[in-house]
Amino acid sequence: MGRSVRSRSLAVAASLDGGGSARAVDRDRSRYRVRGRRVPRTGRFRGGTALVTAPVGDLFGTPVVAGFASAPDFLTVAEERELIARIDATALEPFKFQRWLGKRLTTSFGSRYDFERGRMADAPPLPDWLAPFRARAAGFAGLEAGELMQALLIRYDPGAGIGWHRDRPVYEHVVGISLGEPAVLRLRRRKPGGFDRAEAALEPRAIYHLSGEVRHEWEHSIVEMARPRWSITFRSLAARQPA
Ligand SMILES: O=C(O)CCC(=O)C(=O)O
Ligand SMILES: [Fe+2]
Repeated sequence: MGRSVRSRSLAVAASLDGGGSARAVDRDRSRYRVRGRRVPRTGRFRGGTALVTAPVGDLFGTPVVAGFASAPDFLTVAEERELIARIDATALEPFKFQRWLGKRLTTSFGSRYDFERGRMADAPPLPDWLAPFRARAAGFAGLEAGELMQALLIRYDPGAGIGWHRDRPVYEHVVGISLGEPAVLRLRRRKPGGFDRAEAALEPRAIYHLSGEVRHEWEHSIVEMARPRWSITFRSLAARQPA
């Protein structure tokens, strides 16, 4: 592996794992930080569709980054409980890349991404218990169930988060289900002299879909969790595979 390729992949791994940066855990779950200001979470945030964009004066209900969609109560409380038990009963492994050992625990079905080799690799088939949720998630995203060829299960224990990244370009649509502790999906897009920034609430039992602009032009991250959160991320295959 050439030096630049290697250092680029190391950067990718660092970014996906949070990069080891000492970011403070936001223990006050009732507030968001918007443009450095703390604003109370109001009823208008509930349901996970509200998005705050820093460049806009009006803090609430203002432009959503194109391509971001979400819906509350995609799961019932009983389904959430069942899925958490299923994920915990699955052999999860810390995100690993050379000297990085992540706190985020993951496993993949259908397809996994091999960060060492920088390409997709085989993974066990989707388990039966996950199939109905994939079908429903596909319905939400306007896709066929079979198009969501990858399922990634994650458990974020306290202290685990995910650093700034765009999902690997071998995949196209990203459809995520949140369980456990509420989180904030931070979004940023580089612009001359800085970043455009936005945030989306990831409420437990809600679903979100990243496609188009938010998927391809924006990076996302989740601050280290104070309490456990689980997620199920389905992805489709990109029509055009990177060279
Ligand atoms: O946990 C989530 O909802 C997001 C996970 C994520 O961004 C990823 O695995 O690429
Ligand atoms: Fe991601």
